[in-house]
Amino acid sequence: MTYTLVLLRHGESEWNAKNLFTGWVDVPLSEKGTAEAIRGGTLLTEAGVRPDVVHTSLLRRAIMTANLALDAADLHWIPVKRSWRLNERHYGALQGKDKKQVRDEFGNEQFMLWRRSYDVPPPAIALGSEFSQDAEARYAGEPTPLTECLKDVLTRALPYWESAVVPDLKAGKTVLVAAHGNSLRAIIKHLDGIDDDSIAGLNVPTGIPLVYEIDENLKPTVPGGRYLDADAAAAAIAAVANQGK
Ligand SMILES: O=C(O)[C@@H](CO)OP(=O)(O)O
Repeated sequence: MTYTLVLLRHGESEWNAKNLFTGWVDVPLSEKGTAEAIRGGTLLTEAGVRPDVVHTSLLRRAIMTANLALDAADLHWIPVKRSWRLNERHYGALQGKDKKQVRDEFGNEQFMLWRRSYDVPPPAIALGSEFSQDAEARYAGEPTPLTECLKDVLTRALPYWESAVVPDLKAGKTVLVAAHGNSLRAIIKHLDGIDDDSIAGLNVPTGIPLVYEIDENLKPTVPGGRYLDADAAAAAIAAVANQGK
């Protein structure tokens, strides 16, 4: 018995296109990102992968990607569950800043520590500042972070994984998780048992479904899963890794 899990990073956002740190800022998909999301749905259909349920973050780039992909797959009607726990990593005071400028100002080592280290968060964002989410209604009653490292993301994503995603998998459902580069990196780290140092080298491309077959012990039968368009994924992964250069 295996379970099927599909991880889908949102299509390119307007801020991805401008090379800005985004985090919890709720930016829309770019035109290219919209096309990527639709193609993601077509790839699912072509591969015969039919999600029964979708989980998304509370950010429109993931929500719209799920809607567009599922519509393209004629599965726009499946149940949806949403949680802030699937949100992108909160990028703290870097939210809204140009990646290249940050790299030039602080140097590549500090830039990469903030961007890809497991446990070094960027400086906290100021409460009430332009790109802070501390006053947003959608997070009322939740502990809104002021910055996060990947470890923090894993700590807040895991309870949702265990309480919402795993029960759907164990019920035999094909589960689609439409989320973000870093919330998906956290889930992949957990699933594939990637160590704290090696996770720095893992990047997730926009809009290309990553399919995992998972055994009863929730271990992937093929480590790393398989991208439905492996060639496009390889090129897009390199582009994400090189952002800021
Ligand atoms: O800005 C962000 O929120 C993320 C994802 O786009 O960027 P990075 O890949 O640099 O972690």
